Amino acid sequence: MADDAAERTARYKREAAEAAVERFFQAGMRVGLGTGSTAAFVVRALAARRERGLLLDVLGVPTSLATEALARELRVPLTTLDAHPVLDVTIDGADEVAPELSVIKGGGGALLREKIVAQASRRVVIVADVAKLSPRLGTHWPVPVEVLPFGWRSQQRFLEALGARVTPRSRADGSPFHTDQGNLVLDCAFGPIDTPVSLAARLDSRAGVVGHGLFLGLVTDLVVAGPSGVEHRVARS
Ligand SMILES: O=C[C@H](O)[C@H](O)[C@H](O)COP(=O)(O)O
Repeated sequence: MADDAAERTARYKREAAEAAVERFFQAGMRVGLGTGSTAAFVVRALAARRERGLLLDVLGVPTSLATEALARELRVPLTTLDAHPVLDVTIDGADEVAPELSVIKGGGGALLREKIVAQASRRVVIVADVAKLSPRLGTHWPVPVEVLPFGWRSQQRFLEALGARVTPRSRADGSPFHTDQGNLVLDCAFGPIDTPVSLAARLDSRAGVVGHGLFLGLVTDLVVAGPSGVEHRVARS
C-alpha cells in the first residue's frame, strides 16, 4: 500500500518534470538545474532528449553538488553562473507550494544555491506532485534556515523569538547536516504563515542567516502532476 503511494508520487514527479522540460527547455538555452528527487527527473529528461539528438547545445547550471554529480554521470554539459550570469530558465522542485506560487524550498538543503540560481533566471519553473500544494506556506513544511556555524545557537534563539519551533537538521547517523557551503540548517516550524513577506525580511536582515527557504515572488510557472494529469499554472505578475 505504502509502496503504491510512493510509486504514484514518483510517477507524478516524473510526469511534471518531463512536461516542464518539453515545454520550457529550448535549443541554445542556459538553464538552471534544481535539486531533489523531482529535479533529478528534470536532469534525466534533459539527458534523454540529448540521447535523441535534441537540446545538444543546452548548458546547465547545477544548484548543488548532488545535481552536478548526476548531470556529469548523464553527460549533461554544465556551465557556471560566472560564465553565464543570466539564465533563460530554471526548473526546480519545491516542498510546499501556495496558491500564488510562493514556495518553501530546502528540504534537501540546497536552498541557498537554488535561490541564487533562481534570482539569476528569467523564468523559474517549479515542478511538483500534487501533494505539495498547500493553502498557505508553513502548513505542511518548516522553513529551512541556513546559518553560519559561528554563533548558530544565537540564531536558534532569534528564530524561536520569531515564533518557530526550531530543529537543527541532522543526518541519519545523528551528525549535524552541513550544506554544500559547510553551513548548518535550522528547520523552523512556524505553522501556517500569515505574513511571509515580513518573515522573509526579518530573516534576510539577520547577520549569520545566510539563506532561507521562503521563495516569494520568484516563481513564474508551476507544472504540477496528479491523478487528473499534468497542469501548468502561471504566476500572476
Ligand atoms: O533543497 C532541496 C530542494 O529545495 C528541493 O527542490 C525540495 O526539497 C523538493 O525536493 P523533492 O523534489 O525531492 O521533493
